[in-house]
Amino acid sequence: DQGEVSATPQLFDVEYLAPVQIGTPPQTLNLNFDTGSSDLWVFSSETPQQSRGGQKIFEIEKSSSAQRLANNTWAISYGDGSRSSGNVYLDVVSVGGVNVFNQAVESATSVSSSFISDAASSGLLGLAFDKLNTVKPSKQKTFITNALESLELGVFTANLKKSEPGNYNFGFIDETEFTGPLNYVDVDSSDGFWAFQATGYSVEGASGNGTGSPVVPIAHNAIADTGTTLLLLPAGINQAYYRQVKGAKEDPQAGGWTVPCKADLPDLTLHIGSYKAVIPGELILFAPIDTDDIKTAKTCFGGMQSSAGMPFAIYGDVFFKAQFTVFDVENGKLAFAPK
Ligand SMILES: O=C([C@@H]1CCCNC1)N1CCCCC1
Repeated sequence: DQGEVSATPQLFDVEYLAPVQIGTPPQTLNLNFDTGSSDLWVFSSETPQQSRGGQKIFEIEKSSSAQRLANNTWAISYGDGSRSSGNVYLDVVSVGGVNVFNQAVESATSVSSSFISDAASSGLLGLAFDKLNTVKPSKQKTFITNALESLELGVFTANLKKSEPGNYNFGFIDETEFTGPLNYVDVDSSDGFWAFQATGYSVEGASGNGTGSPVVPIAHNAIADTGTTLLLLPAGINQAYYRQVKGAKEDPQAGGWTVPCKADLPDLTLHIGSYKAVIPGELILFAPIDTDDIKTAKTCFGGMQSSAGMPFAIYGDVFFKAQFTVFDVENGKLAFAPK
């Protein structure tokens, strides 16, 4: 079995939503596929009206195959301070034609404000490791764990794009979505994340010789997290990069590094083992912060920010827009390639 779904960016690529079919007859909800968490939760008929902001909901009573997982609840809180919680059902879930029967579908009876105000997202589909699932007393498995035995290849891939739909594939690797060989790296899933070791970075043009700065070995632990918008890296990498950009500044008022929207940003190369992951400078230009119009805006928020205070760096959507990524569940590996 194998499947492909579109990954559609919301305004300023702040998140990517993919269609998921839940229940009988199928109800299609657009969910945020999150390799940084392991709960599949949805706005539902159990979500109080006051906590809905226009999202499409999963109407539990209209699914003939929904079964309450009695005496089980869930509650999750994300690193950005958002949180949700509720009851648990088992139902059929399909992604791009890949079907899982008896998938835990976590129904929200409470959601925090940032979820309420995000009208486009009906919830999250977690793709990290099962140990992070929050259902109690019986921890539940993710969609990918449940789908694994039916997949041709035990993998899923992320191919996100700047300001246009990309895709997630399940069960196969589409060689037309990347160039060159795949570069495999070891994963440490002991904390439940797609964690790996990055060995350093270099900034194009940093030393003015055009061939890019020497590799600066700021080795760091990192996780691959499609549910995080930006690229969160050690403070030293941020300083070395943004010091090359005229007008860049770390502005606590703005919440981090800002750059002039017209800046010509250098490429950032992240060294992962022997692999050089190039992040084109234009991806490090993120949303305007002084107006909603990137054409007239003067100041833009940087697409790379500091991971200071976090247990690891977070390779979020800015990274996945530059690098085709294989999440090899079968072998517990990640693989990257340019595209
Ligand atoms: O909650 C999160 C992210 C938030 C955005 C969506 N992905 C999960 N964390 C990042 C990974 C370490 C734990 C905190």
